[in-house]
Amino acid sequence: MLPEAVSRALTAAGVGPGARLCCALSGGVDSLLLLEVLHELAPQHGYALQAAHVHHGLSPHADAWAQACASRCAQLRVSFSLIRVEVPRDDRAGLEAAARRERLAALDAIPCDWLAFGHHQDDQAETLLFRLLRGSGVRGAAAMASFEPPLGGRPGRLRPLLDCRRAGIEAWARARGLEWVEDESNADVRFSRNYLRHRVLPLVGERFPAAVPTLARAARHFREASELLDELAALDQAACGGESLQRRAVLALSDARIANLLRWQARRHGWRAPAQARLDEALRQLRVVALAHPLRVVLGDMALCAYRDLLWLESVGGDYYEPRDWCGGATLPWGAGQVGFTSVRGQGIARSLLDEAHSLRLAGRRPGMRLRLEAGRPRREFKNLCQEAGIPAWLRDRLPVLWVDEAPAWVGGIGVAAEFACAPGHDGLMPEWRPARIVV
Ligand SMILES: Nc1ncnc2c1ncn2[C@@H]1O[C@H](COP(=O)(O)OP(=O)(O)OP(=O)(O)O)[C@@H](O)[C@H]1O
Repeated sequence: MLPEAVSRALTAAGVGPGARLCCALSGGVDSLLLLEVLHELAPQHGYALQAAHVHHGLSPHADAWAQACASRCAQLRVSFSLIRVEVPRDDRAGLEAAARRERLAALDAIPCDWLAFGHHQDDQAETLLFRLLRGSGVRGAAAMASFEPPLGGRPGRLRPLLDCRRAGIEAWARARGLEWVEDESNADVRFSRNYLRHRVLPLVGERFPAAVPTLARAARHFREASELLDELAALDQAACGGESLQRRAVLALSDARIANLLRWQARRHGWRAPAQARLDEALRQLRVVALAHPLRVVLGDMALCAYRDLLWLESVGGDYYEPRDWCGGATLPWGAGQVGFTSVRGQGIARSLLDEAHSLRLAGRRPGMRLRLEAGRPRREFKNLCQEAGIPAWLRDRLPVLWVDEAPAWVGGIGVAAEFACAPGHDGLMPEWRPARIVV
């Protein structure tokens, strides 16, 4: 029974008393029926229900859809929001994808804990088939999750009808006398999704009557496999030394595991997954160059970088290397990474000199910067020091420098200036540059 299925889905997601739940209403039968059931189940589960419709202004029927949503909410006394969005007509992603993107962004901004969508099992089967036909990997083949917990301030997503068939939803809606609006574009078989829905799946269903639930089951298997791959990536990252990876440890992994780890890291950074061919090429280069050789391979939005014993991903746009005052904290952000500061004895920068200084600032190099690494030796040009240290040109502008009263005391990847060096037995501070840091 449909309400029981929805109730089970809510319980599985952990939607409890006091939760703020917003039903994303398109005006179509799925989400209007979902609203009915959620409204019915609210006293039992104890959540506060609201609903929202996004008006894209694209269809001549857009006002009718908004009206259908508003009036049903008024009848049920469910609080309703109408959100208008501007969809750029010439978006590179295409009109449909741009509309979905704007819609989701608008819905994500609603102050609530959960957004509930009307996706059902037939949508799931179509999604899986569509993605497989586009060569998707395991992650894409996992299709839609029945719920995605709230993440980083964004509401969670619920799809309580994901185990229900479209026909069952329509029959239920008819039996209840519900009125809904048909989206005329859903019948247009020029769109691939509609082609699968109206032509392919009915044909497949003639020979395989359980095709839709079976495909949905396959999607669940893929989801499980994809979760295992994520777990493997997390384990591999930990075993390779954390977010900035130890190059030697990474190279001991198989190509498939490195690719899995890098894709997982890219996703956590919020970058698009790199194309397979580019990733293959990057891994090939990583394996052929000598272990200490610097490397930077661009992979779409990001670059795979290796320098000395570290390996990391960074955004190609270039992270913003903002100068910052150091006030004694354990870390300071630096581009996509950070600089850590550890108290030591007899090494690093002399603590007494830092305590006396008026200004301590982490910033980039300055033109004409010179550094003396050994006492009694002349100051050397930054470029020469970099060449000697094997620091490639692409990395030089990003090296963090700790400026003590306008003098360079430490340069990431190079070392501590002799005049700031800590004497044996004295308190010192050891800065450490960690090139990549993932903010989830
Ligand atoms: N204009 C809208 N305003 C609010 N919610 C919407 C709107 N359009 C769709 N939804 C929500 O999204 C669900 C899925 O609708 P639809 O399949 O049209 O969207 P989609 O995001 O294109 O889906 P898919 O990801 O399957 O392509 C609906 O049941 C509804 O909950």
